Amino acid sequence: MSSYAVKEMFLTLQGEGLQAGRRAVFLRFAGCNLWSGREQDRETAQCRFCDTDFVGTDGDGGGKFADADTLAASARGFWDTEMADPVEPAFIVITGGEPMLQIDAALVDALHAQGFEIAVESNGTLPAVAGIDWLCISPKQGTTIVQQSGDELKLVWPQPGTDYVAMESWQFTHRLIQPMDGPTVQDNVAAAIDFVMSRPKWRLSTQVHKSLGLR
Ligand SMILES: C[S@@+](CC[C@H](N)C(=O)[O-])C[C@H]1O[C@@H](n2cnc3c(N)ncnc32)[C@H](O)[C@@H]1O
Ligand SMILES: Nc1nc2[nH]cc(C(=O)O)c2c(=O)[nH]1
Ligand code: SF4
Ligand SMILES: [Mg+2]
Repeated sequence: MSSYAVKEMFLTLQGEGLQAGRRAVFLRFAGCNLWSGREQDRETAQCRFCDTDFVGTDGDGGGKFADADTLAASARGFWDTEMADPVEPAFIVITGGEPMLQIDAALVDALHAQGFEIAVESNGTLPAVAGIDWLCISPKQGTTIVQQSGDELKLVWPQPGTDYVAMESWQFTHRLIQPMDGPTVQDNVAAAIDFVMSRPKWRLSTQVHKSLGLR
């Protein structure tokens, strides 16, 4: 990787999954392999329900970073506010777009050298780089999931045709159902609750940052 294309970086609380509520630097990479990010392509994309703008490098804290050390040092700057506890490890969530298009061993090493515990949000169509401390995979119906192990499997619901029974034998410590945000979110919340009520191997993940008015 000669350089990294970052849409935005910011400090917030992790809003999703088992780590919800935790202070985190968010590093959002530009670009995805399942959608161009352009609205006119959404209905023909492999992933059609995305709630995120990941196009370009124009967001707050975004830009092109020439090397891993520069990017890791910039990320560390978002953690180090006067409110940071100097004893706790720093925590970074790397997302996108699809972060596995850009994360490499050099970046993992540089972030660890900056004292970060590294969480990644990925669609699972690309193999995860080694050394990630918390790996979240969120499968999209119709794609081939090559990364069938990790810390949490976070299935956005409903996605008709999803073989969730097969997913129960994948090698994840936690399995979560997350209601699909969008025009039918209220129906999707009800469907997600029904799902976890009938399949106790799964638990509910809500996007708490949205109801809290956080980024
Ligand atoms: C924007 S994606 C970026 C990371 C990666 N490309 C992926 O899909 O996992 C971050 C998380 O948001 C979830 N997500 C995207 N759109 C959503 C929506 N409309 N409602 C609920 N979750 C959504 C994804 O499934 C994923 O877990
Ligand atoms: N607060 C907050 N938590 C999040 N967890 C996953 C997010 C994502 O977009 O990947 C996200 C996000 O965009 N904001
Ligand atoms: S795979 Fe992730 S980033 Fe890509 S379009 Fe789907 S939800 Fe958005
Ligand atoms: Mg988001």
